[in-house]
Amino acid sequence: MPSENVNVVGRVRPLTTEEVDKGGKSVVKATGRDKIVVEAAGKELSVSLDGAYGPDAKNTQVFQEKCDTLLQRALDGYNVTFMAFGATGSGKSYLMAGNDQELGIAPMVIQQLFQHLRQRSNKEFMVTASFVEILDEKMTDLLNPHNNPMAVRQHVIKGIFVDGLSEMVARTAEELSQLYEQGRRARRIGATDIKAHRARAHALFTITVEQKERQSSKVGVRSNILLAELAGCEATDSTDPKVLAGTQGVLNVLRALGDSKQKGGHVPYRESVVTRLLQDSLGGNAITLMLLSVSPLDKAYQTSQSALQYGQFARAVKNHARMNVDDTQDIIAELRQDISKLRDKVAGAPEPNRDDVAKMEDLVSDLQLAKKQTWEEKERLSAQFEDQRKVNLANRGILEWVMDSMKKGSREMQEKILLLQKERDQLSVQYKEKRQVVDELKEELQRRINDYTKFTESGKKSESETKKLVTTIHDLKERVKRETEILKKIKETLRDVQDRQQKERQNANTQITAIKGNAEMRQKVELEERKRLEMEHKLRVEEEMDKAKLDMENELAEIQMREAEGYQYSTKEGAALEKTLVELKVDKPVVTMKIQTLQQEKEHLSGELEEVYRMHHEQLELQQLQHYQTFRSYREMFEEQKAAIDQRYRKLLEDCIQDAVFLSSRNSDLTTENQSLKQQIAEMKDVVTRLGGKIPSTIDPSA
Ligand SMILES: Nc1ncnc2c1ncn2[C@@H]1O[C@H](COP(=O)(O)OP(=O)(O)OP(=O)(O)O)[C@@H](O)[C@H]1O
Repeated sequence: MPSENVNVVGRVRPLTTEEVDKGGKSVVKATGRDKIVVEAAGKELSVSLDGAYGPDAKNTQVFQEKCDTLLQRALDGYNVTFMAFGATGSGKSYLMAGNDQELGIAPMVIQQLFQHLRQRSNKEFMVTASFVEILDEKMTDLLNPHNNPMAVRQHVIKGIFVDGLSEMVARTAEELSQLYEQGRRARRIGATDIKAHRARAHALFTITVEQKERQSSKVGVRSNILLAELAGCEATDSTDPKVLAGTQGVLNVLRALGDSKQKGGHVPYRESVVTRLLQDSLGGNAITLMLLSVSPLDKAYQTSQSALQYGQFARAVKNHARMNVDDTQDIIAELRQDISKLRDKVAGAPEPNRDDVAKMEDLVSDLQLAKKQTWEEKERLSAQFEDQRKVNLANRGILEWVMDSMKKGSREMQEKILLLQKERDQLSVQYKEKRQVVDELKEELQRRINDYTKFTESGKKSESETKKLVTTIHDLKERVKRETEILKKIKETLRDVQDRQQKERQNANTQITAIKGNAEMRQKVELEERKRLEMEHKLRVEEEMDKAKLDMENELAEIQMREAEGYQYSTKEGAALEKTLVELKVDKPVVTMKIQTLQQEKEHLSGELEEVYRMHHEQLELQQLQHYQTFRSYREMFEEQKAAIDQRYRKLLEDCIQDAVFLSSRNSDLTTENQSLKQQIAEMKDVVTRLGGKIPSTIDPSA
């Protein structure tokens, strides 16, 4: 098998604004087409790679020049790895995942992959994806963050893989990029210590592409496209063996494979989870491109030099990629044969050999897994994961986002809601500011009214002073009125925005209902919606109270003013006011009662809902248990029947063999008998001939 070295492409990022602000200088540059030069501490280190890109290069250029051809090879059935490598903060995520400004290599691979597949119209294809994160030797299923055990295993068809990791089917580029984005999101949200995460976590997104020709018996091809974002390659001061294995594992493998001083020795793949999973990418069955990110910062020059050194080791690593033909059916047949041979051996032995039994168990589990490699089975499993994963992602607190991203076209709706929220926030700020202005004006008005009251009570009678005071109060009143009008308008617009937002939310909820698959999911969505509604109602009540207070304060100011101006209420007005007061006094406990009743009803309803959900949940669990038990008893029955049939078959076989043995010995007896009879007849014929053809009346038995 021809070997091919790992290709290494260097990418020097620009200094970030923060680095520039802190006085950081750039000491790394890309020169020519393939050189990276570090000039620091009075020395110059120049490293040749398979490509070099400076701060002005775009991700698209790296993709077009270095990645697209590899993608083509993946479509021919070769495993391909794109591996982002470099120190923490050197630009790995920017290059691999991209951001709002630039698409990364991974999204470009995803888009381009489907474009290439669509061009191969004579082929049928199946694309699946899995996403695993490894932090301090612990694996997390990013597409379906469950707590079930996972382990690295090797399989005849799948190669080295993670047993227990969800594999999701993606039919379009959009579906695949959604899986990638959701995984990245789960990664960020799942991180408890962001700093440790950035430095020590590896993320491996694997796209498996299987292709076969339409209506043809020709075997198909299969390839794994691995997009790996590795942990920072800088030295760690931790002494924890798990941290060390995770951060140093890849470096140790690179050194063992690429450092001329260590080459040919033991390669420590098994020392860490990530290196086991990268075994094909580094020195195995894959074509690998290392995307080496380098920070230009003067302070980081040593880390940059060290990263470049590992890049050099990587370039010396030899891989042996071969076309992966789909031989699943042959492998299944071989496995069946091996199992049957071993079964006979175990059954025939007086005492079962433990090694044989263990080997048989392994073969059986390999066979089971091999049988799961059909497209139908993959579709079935993926659909099964889909439900689990909604719940698992929801448990990670990213339900709304996942719901959003799962609904086609809902992004627009969410954007509308967000825009309305933005408008609402701005209006709230305006309202608060205006409210403050009105409050201040009112305080001022109050002060002026008090002054005026004092002035009139003092008995001084200066017309000009009175006029001045009254004019100021009048102007202030006008201003309060104007500002209050504006305040009211803002309030109305705010309410209008709230109503529009509410409508959009209801629309979005109708869509969500359509995809709320299972009971647990529905419960979660409903709980979130209930909480949101409660918050909204609370806000509305507060706003209403605020408004009532404002109106009341305005009325009070009016009354005070009239009072200061010496206004006298007529008896009729007084009586009307007293009447209103009595009515209000009666109304107040009624309203309070109503609110309390509503509150109680709400609590009751919410309790009922919880109860209904609990009951449903219990019923569901009970049903599941019953199904499980039925399934178990069927399985036991099946096993028993199978054992009985096996026994009968063996017995029959033994009987047949005994019969065969008996018949064959009987046959040889008869043959011997037959021969002796023939002999006797021949002898008798001789006697007859000797007697001249006459048969004597008696035959002497001794003749
Ligand atoms: N080519 C580029 N152009 C502009 N800014 C970049 C570029 N590459 C990286 N950056 C910026 O440099 C900073 C570090 O980049 P990034 O987060 O991608 O590094 P990283 O190696 O993935 O870091 P970590 O390991 O901490 O996740 C970010 O602010 C990023 O936006």
